[in-house]
Amino acid sequence: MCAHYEITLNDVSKIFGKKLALDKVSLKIKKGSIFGLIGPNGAGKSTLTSLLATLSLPDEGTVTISDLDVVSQVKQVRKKIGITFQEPSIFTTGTAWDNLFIAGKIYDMNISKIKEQGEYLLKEFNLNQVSNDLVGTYSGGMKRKLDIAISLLHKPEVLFLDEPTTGLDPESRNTLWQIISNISHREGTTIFVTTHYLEELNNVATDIALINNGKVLDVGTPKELINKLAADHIEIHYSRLNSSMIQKIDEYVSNMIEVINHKIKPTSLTIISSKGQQILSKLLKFLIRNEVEIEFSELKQATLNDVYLSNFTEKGDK
Ligand SMILES: Nc1ncnc2c1ncn2[C@@H]1O[C@H](COP(=O)(O)OP(=O)(O)OP(=O)(O)O)[C@@H](O)[C@H]1O
Repeated sequence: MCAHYEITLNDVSKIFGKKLALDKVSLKIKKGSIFGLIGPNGAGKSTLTSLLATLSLPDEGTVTISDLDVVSQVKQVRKKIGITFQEPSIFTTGTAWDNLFIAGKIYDMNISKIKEQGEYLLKEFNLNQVSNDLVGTYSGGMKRKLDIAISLLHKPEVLFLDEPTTGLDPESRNTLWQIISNISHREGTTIFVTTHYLEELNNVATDIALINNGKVLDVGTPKELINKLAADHIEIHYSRLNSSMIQKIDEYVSNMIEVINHKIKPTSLTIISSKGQQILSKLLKFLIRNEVEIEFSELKQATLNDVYLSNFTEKGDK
């Protein structure tokens, strides 16, 4: 138990018939963090999310949220969490306020608390101007915002978001993430999110876990995972070299410990390295010293997409 962590999982397993959907998963999720879970279809994301959200039980291991056991203290845990599923769970024949009042009653909140928190959230999610319009007239983005606002009505300590931006245009996705991270920072809400839009996580996530076949493969900040699990690509083109210069460059590059792989041709050099920027500047200096006429150089820095591709595609080279 530690005040620093909002969610802890110790050796958690979940079995469906013969399928081991979660295999001894251990994780610690910091209070106030935005924690992303990524992995391919069937990896175990929904299974893990539903255990945390108290919608199913672990077969082995323990899970705590805010130091409460999700199995033996389920009622207390439910007061501390909010959930937004991929499909909006709002009713469209009422207004935003109708939806908020119904949710408030379910959360056992009194009218003044519903009004106070409802006004705050409608403003945060830019829905205050349309709060008395029928939700059926809202765009997909507005419905999603309302759905998330409702999940935050009872001020949960943890918000679970399952693919929150699916089907939204890039601008709506950005706006939504901005609002969610503002609320998380201001209120200290821990956000647990699954998404297939990895670049969004790059901008907002504090930590990310990679999951596949029910096992957590790695956990770290987006930057840590990129540095550890993906590589930068460097491409340099120059005027045609003679064979002795090719050999000289080849030897120099072979001795650079940060280089994972390289390919040299008479007019170009490609390098794969975890430290692209560093390698590129060293190399350019070396080439200039050796009077190589450089035509152009390009550095493609690794992203979370590369982390995904190198860990979850068959050959890692797609
Ligand atoms: N109720 C169930 N009964 C049997 N098998 C299940 C059940 N729920 C999940 N599984 C299996 O457990 C594994 C993990 O499924 P899960 O839905 O957690 O994956 P996921 O990462 O959420 O996938 P997706 O990205 O497609 O939603 C899969 O092999 C799935 O077929």
